[in-house]
Amino acid sequence: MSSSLEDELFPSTPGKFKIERSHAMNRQFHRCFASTSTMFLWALFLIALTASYLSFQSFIDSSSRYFSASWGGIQWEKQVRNSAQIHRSGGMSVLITGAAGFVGSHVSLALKKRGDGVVGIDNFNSYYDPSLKEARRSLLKTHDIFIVEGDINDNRLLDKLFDTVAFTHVMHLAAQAGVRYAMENPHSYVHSNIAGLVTLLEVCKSANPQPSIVWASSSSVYGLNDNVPFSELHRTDQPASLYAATKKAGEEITHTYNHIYGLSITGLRFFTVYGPWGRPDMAYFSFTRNILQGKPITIYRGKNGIDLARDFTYIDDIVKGCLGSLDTSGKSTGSGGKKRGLAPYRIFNLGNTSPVTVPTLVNILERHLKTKAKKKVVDMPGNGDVPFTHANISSAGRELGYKPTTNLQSGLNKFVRWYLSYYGYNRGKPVN
Ligand SMILES: O=C(O)[C@H]1O[C@H](OP(=O)(O)OP(=O)(O)OC[C@H]2O[C@@H](n3ccc(=O)[nH]c3=O)[C@H](O)[C@@H]2O)[C@H](O)[C@@H](O)[C@H]1O
Repeated sequence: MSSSLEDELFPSTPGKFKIERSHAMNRQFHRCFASTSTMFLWALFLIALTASYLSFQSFIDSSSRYFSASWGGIQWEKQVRNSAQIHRSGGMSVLITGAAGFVGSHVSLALKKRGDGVVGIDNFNSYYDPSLKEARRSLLKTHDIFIVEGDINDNRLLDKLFDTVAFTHVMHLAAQAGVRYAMENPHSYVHSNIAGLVTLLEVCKSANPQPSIVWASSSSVYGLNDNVPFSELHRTDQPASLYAATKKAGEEITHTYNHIYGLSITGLRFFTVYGPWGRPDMAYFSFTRNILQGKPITIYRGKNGIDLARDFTYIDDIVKGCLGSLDTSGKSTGSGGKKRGLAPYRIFNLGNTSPVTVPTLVNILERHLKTKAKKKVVDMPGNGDVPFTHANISSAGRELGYKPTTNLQSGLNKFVRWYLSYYGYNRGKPVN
């Protein structure tokens, strides 16, 4: 032991130093030995404690990762299979993208009610109030429809869904909607309407068996076409908005998958769909909200003071067109990514065939709401809008048995009744 260490361990005690020092050394030695072994045991104990804490922590982490993942696992697969179960002879199992959306939730319910199997997928994005999407999800849940939370750009999720269920059909309604929002967030249109579509088609073409695909195009593809009513044979190469351009691109993209891989494709050009559980970003919905709240509404007016007009189409009519399309879609011919023969490629207008001007839409709302709107009329900004839409639906009538039956007056009446009950209005005043 060096003196300095000795001095540290045995501080000098004047007068008794020598005798006491050897006793003291013995005692200290034992004490030191005892405390070293105790320390060693403590160290061992602490190491063991730390190791078990760390392994417990990693168990918690991995389990919470497992449990917080929005898809996957035995329970999840069971929910998917149950939801996809067919309850009628000759029924179909349909994967519905955008199932928590306006059209998606209505089509899901209609298919389920007639005994088809339905599995939804939706990314629940916040383009508009996600609580409305959640409410639609709850409604579908009461009818045993399961919506998988995920994005159509996630090919692993899509593969997993097709591994779990041999879907006979895909109803592809997930999209970035809205004509004017494309100027604010152009990339979201490319992400959902182009990249997402291609991801979905890639998975469908490789599936065995391949599903038949029905998907939502848009009346906006007619763009600057002024040949009325709009027929599927008219030109669609002059889109007025990026939204329209991505929907038109979708029509071309689906054509290539039909041509190369034998996927059965039906594209539906929806004309300004409205109704209960609708989209809050659309004019009829936001006008209703503002009128009830006493806020002004902005009415766009076309060139030379001409009123804008839309071929507003009620949701129940659109749902019938969607089901008619699924029922008549014909089979995809390919398997495992190889085409085995020609498959149907179809495009239909789904409109109402009776355009109504925006000021007339506002008048109808005022009557149903028993409240006058504070109107601000402005010239239509150059934001992608087209002056009017008007569908020729003879092709859908012939091939799908499509025959719209709801005019704007009665359709808006149903919408307003839903709106007042959903948002808890009592004589024009919100009750919650
Ligand atoms: O058929 C479609 O494929 C598209 O239909 C729908 O687009 P649009 O026909 O533009 O519907 P919507 O926004 O309700 O505007 C209606 C009218 O109100 C006018 N409008 C609008 C807002 C406003 O503040 N003021 C106004 O005058 C406006 O100028 C227009 O004249 C879907 O949103 C779209 O996703 C797509 O599906």
